[in-house]
Amino acid sequence: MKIAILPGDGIGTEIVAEAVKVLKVLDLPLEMETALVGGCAFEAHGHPLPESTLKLAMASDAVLFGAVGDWKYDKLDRPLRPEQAILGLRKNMGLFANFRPAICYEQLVNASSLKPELIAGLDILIIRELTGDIYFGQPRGRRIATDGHFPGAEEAFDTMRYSRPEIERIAHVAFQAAQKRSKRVTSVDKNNVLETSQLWKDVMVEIGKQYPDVELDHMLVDNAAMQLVKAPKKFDVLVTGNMFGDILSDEASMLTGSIGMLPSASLNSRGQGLYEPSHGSAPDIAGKGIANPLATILSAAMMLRFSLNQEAAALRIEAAVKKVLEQGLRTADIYSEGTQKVSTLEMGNAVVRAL
Ligand SMILES: NC(=O)C1=CN([C@@H]2O[C@H](COP(=O)(O)OP(=O)(O)OC[C@H]3O[C@@H](n4cnc5c(N)ncnc54)[C@H](O)[C@@H]3O)[C@@H](O)[C@H]2O)C=CC1
Ligand SMILES: CC(C)CC(=O)C(=O)O
Ligand SMILES: [Mg+2]
Repeated sequence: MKIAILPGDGIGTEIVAEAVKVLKVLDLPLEMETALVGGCAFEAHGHPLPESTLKLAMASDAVLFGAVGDWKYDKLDRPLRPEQAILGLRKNMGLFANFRPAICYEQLVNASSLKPELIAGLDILIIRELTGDIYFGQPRGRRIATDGHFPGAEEAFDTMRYSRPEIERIAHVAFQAAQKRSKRVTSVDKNNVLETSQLWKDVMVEIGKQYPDVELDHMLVDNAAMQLVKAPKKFDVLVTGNMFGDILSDEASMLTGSIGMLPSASLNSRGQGLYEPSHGSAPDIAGKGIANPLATILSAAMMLRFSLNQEAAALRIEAAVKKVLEQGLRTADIYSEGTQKVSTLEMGNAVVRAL
């Protein structure tokens, strides 16, 4: 089983190191090869996603990814910015289905900024379409406006775009995921304003007819943002487009206690996957040894489950994470009074010991 290890920038290197440590003690025939991606790849090779890194990722059974980006690259031309590396990997590998499970571990109920009764027992699955929408739609750019409110002024534009087959395939993913859970899907869009969202909703309804055992409801994205903090447990599977899913999943991360707890799996139609925490490279805490590695460790568990067919090993990692939380060990982001604050490295070591 060949795994491409792409730590990236900022806390990416720190958290991936802990996940690799965890994978190594599992006693599985894993062949791991590391490569540069993001800002560090730009520094070394002049491109955030070097040909060799993309080749390695494409030839692997799975990719374990940290995060890319740093404010210092914000002035680079867009194609050279670190974030293009993760977008390029998603596009080139066809990783259209992004699973972001938001689970509130019992021990972290008090770590969230929300009231304990709102989040205790929370287990929702956000399914985000990952290769379409405004992040990839063409045309985009800057120009001088010839119409609109300010003709003659500089303007910028992006294109929000979804095709029927793109929506159909993510709909099937969502309904099939719901069949394995509580058989409820909430499709989130903005059909009261956007054409893409109207097509999204129409296709969800059509595909839903093929899954009569699954209950489908719809919610506008602004309301969904509100309901996620008002009554998050009313959701089970939430399916939405690329940009809405990006935003709502960061919001949902706080239901679990911290963004450092939210893993993700991005899958293509061949079962190949890229696994990464839902957060970014956190330049504000990079190099301090305080980042929470659990989202990345839990992403490694998802990798074993979804791409490498190692359910038992995935369950072992998830149980080990639960155990270290039971032991009262916390990185700074999930610390609360009466628990023991540990570093990134100590948290990784504790998971290894628990295994
Ligand atoms: N997939 C990727 O590689 C992603 C990259 N980014 C990039 O990351 C950079 C920083 O973006 P931000 O908006 O600050 O988002 P971010 O997710 O990196 O950080 C947001 C906040 O959460 C905290 N945080 C994030 N992960 C944490 C962890 N594991 N443990 C403890 N605290 C954690 C950070 O310290 C920060 O205060 C940007 O360059 C952005 O483009 C952002 C999101 C995803
Ligand atoms: C570069 C961004 C699209 C990454 C991000 O924010 C995400 O995937 O959550
Ligand atoms: Mg995001």
